[in-house]
Amino acid sequence: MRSAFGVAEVRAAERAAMARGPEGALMRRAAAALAAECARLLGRVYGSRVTLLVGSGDNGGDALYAGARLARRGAGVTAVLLAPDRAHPGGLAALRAAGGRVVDGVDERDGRAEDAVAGARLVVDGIVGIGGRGGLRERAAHLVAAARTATVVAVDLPSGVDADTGEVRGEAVRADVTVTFGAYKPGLLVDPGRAYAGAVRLVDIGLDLPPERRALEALQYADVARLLPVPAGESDKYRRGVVGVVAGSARYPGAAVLCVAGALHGGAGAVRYAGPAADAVIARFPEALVSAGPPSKAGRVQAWAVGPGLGDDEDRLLDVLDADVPVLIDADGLRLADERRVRARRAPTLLTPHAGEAAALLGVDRARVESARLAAVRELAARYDATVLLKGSTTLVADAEGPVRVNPTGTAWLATAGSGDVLSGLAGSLLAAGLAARDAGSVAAYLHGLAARHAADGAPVAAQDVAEAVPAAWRDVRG
Ligand SMILES: NC(=O)C1=CN([C@@H]2O[C@H](COP(=O)(O)OP(=O)(O)OC[C@H]3O[C@@H](n4cnc5c(N)ncnc54)[C@H](O)[C@@H]3O)[C@@H](O)[C@H]2O)[C@@H](O)CC1
Ligand SMILES: [K+]
Repeated sequence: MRSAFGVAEVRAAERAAMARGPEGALMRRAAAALAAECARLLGRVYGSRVTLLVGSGDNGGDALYAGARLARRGAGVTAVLLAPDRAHPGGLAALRAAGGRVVDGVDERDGRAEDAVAGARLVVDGIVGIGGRGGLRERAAHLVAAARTATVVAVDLPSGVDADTGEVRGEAVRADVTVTFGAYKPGLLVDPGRAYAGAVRLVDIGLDLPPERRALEALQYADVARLLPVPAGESDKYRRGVVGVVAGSARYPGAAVLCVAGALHGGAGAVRYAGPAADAVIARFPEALVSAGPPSKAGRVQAWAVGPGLGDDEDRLLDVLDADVPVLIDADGLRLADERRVRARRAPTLLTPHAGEAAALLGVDRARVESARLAAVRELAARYDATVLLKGSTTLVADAEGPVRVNPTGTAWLATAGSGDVLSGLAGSLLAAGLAARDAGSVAAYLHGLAARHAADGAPVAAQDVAEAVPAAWRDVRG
């Protein structure tokens, strides 16, 4: 499991570490690792032009000390000070002693700051770190834009990205690599921030962060392998779990077919379909058990997936919500599901909105959800007292309490019609196989992302291709 910690936790761990160790030890470790990463990116340090963008805090201090190390190895290092009176004094002295140059970044008259950025092979963003508030200020944004061809390395996190949420208010640095200290910060793993961070390198600087204080977590291969339902020797199809699918309508029979396609690959022993697209489903999947009547009369299931292409069929939805088994609600089902009704359920509920659906449920516009995904998923989970999977780039899964999960396998290829229907079937199947809602949602998202990569392999994919590639994703994970 990869964990990310909020700023308050990092600061507390920093205080504890500082009380233990000699003064300046943390910054020395941070700067050494930062300089090593810069050297790796440069290949040949001697004679390379490196420009540091330095703000008023310790983030700038890290950049200055790292710059001093590079200067000692023969790099031509220039520090551009964005707050000339408040730059880290120790860092400045170290850079000067190593032969580095310092220019005033606020003074716009002679263009020296612009030249230093434009002529650099490597630009180090030490403008702000976890102490940053809001987006880049105008002068900083202007200088960052001058770095057209340089490799950009962000110190701790790209300046302008909110460390706790990944929100970007205004401009932010677009880094090729982010060297982050002590712990991943949520903003490095959740979009839009994640997209600004480039490749993230975590450096251990000796902070002690208790795992139970994590704000965010991302499943890794080994976690998914552990969670995948594997049939025991004595299992039969009923013990493996039966997933019920309530999806599709006369107008949208395809949603039923795609949802069943996903469900067939999630590990449940059987898929039961109940709805008006029964003929279309059985024609495509003879292994599905189909009926056209109400879900409650369809036979026993261990979990339901309801909603894709459902249209306005509220009766079927209510019938499913009454069941005392886990229920996944997606698409039209989300529009029809009453908040109180969902809260009153005793068995687990998993809601799987995309940003547009989440926005409609929250009564805000879509852009608001896209820009503040963590806040949106947490709020929905609290309102519905349910597990919520917010689809999109960096899919999130939240319970009403506890750390949020972020999916690391997403790919833009998944932005294709019907791919959400496949995800619903897949997650419903994992629920039926006995996974908790949070695990079912996050394992489904993980497999779905891997499947899309398999299916796409550099070319556009259709939702059906994604469903068919799910077994390959299982094999990847199980090694
Ligand atoms: N927390 C830790 O354990 C460690 C932190 N270190 C570094 O220290 C950083 C945190 O240092 P600080 O607390 O000094 O904070 P920062 O250096 O992140 O920035 C705070 C300063 O920036 C100004 N500021 C805030 N928002 C701004 C904006 N949008 N534009 C321009 N200026 C803005 C503030 O007025 C304040 O002076 C970390 O990100 C990391 O780089 C490392 O040295 C090693 C250890
Ligand atoms: K930074």
